[in-house]
Amino acid sequence: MKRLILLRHGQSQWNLENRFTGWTDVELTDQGRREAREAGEKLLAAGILPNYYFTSYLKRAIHTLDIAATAMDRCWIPVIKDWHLNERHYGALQGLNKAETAKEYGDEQVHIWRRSFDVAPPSLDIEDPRYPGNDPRYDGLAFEELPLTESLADTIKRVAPCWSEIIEPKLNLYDTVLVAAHGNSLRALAKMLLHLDDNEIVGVEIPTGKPWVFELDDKLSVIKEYYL
Ligand SMILES: O=C(O)[C@H](O)COP(=O)(O)O
Repeated sequence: MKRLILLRHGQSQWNLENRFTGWTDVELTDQGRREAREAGEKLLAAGILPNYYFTSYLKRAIHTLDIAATAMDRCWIPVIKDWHLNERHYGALQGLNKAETAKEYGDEQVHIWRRSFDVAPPSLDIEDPRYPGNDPRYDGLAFEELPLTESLADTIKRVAPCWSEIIEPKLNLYDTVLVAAHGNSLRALAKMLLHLDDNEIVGVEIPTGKPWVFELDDKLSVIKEYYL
């Protein structure tokens, strides 16, 4: 049996401040660091010990992985960092407070931006300092790959090849793989793994810092899934 663990990063500073984050690179809070440590401790206690790690290019996920790996005393495990596992790009909403945005545009509109399947938030302008092309970590990306905004459907489009070309091959070689990433990039993975339709994924919420364990058969079909 194979195991895949999906771990959403611990609470970030902008989770605490209730701000749209997306590709903004914000740090964990003390609570987020505690959640990450507890995630590692739970995996250790359950005897679910990863032998390959994946994470995004964003420090809230990278540091969650580091802290959880330290708690398991498994810092030596190989890790692949891949921008395809970044959070969904929240476009021009990035940095805005979610409650204030709801007051301005209405709860329904904000719910559509946050949870509809294929409606993207308002787009960034290419001149905007938040445009990912201004960030040296994305220097290797083609212009078409740099998002100005993303719906969940767009996020799935970029997560899907990362799953089939990078994560799946490692799962074929290693028993237990941990992916430390973000609410919406992990919802994209969960949709594929559980064969959820476009309406079903809308209701899936992934809590911060709680390992979501998928037991897989040799064909990488899900046998069972549970949170620790
Ligand atoms: O990017 C963000 O703001 C959060 O990590 C995910 O936000 P959401 O739950 O509003 O999609």
